[in-house]
Amino acid sequence: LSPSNGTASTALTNYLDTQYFGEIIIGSPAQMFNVVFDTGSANLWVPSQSCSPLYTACFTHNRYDASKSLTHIHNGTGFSIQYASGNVRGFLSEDIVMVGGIPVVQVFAEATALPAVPFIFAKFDGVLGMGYPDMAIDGITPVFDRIMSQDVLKEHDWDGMVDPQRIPGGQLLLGGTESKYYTGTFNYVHTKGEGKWEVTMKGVSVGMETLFCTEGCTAMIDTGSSFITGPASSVSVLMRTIGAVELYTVNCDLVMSLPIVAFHLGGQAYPLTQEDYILRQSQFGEDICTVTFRALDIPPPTGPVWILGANFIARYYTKFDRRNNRIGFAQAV
Ligand SMILES: CC(C)(C)OC(=O)N[C@@H]1CNC[C@H](C(=O)N(Cc2cccc(Cl)c2Cl)C2CC2)C1
Repeated sequence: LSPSNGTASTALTNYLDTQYFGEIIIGSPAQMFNVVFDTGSANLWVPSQSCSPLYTACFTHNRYDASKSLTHIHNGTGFSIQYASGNVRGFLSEDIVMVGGIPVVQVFAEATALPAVPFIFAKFDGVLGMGYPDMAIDGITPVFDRIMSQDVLKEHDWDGMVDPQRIPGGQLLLGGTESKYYTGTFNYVHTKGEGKWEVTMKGVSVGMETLFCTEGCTAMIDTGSSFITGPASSVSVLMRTIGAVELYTVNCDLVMSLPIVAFHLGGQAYPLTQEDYILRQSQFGEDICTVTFRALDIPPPTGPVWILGANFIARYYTKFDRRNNRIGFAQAV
């Protein structure tokens, strides 16, 4: 935290272009955790020392040890977060949490049951939800709300930058803007006003044609998702149009001929070129090209919804503005 200009930043590490996480500190003396700063949720949880090592995902990650923290405050209320792929269970604790050097007294969850799938694939230890308070389970005040109420930030917003080609792979900037990571001006889109980082999308075009979301639809800007997801009916047509016939892979020789896919938000088109939406990985010496769009049907009332994840934010520097309830996009450098 540099009090002079009221901003605080955390470098984000890029893991396989699918996970971007930064360090936070919990407790005194400091216990370090790598967390995903996730705009799609609003709670902080980390693995607990009291998570049985039989849970492989606990065994392989940093665990919070309340007995070793002088500033630990007992709570003990039960906690459970239902992810699509399994749920994380545990109990609440309170301690000093440092984000970008800003200390807050924070209620968070210690996970004592962590499903192997998907968390053995996680390089991060836990999740720090950057969503609105309305999304917070157990009505816990989220970290960023605690930081805003301290009045240490110049602006009540933060920027997320993701860049697979850069070291560090990204940056979370609280209360300010880092002009070296973007060019041009911000285009702003107001959130839908339901306490989520969601906006109205005007359409999804492939090449010159708007093929999906033609009547308008909802898009969630989700820093905690690796890819872009959409309703299965639309994504299956999108895959066929791109020629990703099986398992989201395309022939790497054809990548150059793939169409531009654009997302229309707030009167502005946000195109992704094939370089932006194809993940090129070499496996056993040969190139595998996977398309980073995924079909995901989220049931009402949350869905149907498109989710614009990390690979969208890699292309468009994103500002989450809590004061004005809007999201700003600028061309990433
Ligand atoms: C309804 C509610 C539970 C609040 O919804 C959410 O929390 N919704 C979250 C929205 N953002 C993405 C979150 C997610 O999918 N993961 C799992 C994940 C993502 C990328 C890579 C890996 Cl390895 C993993 Cl494990 C969390 C760790 C970020 C779910």
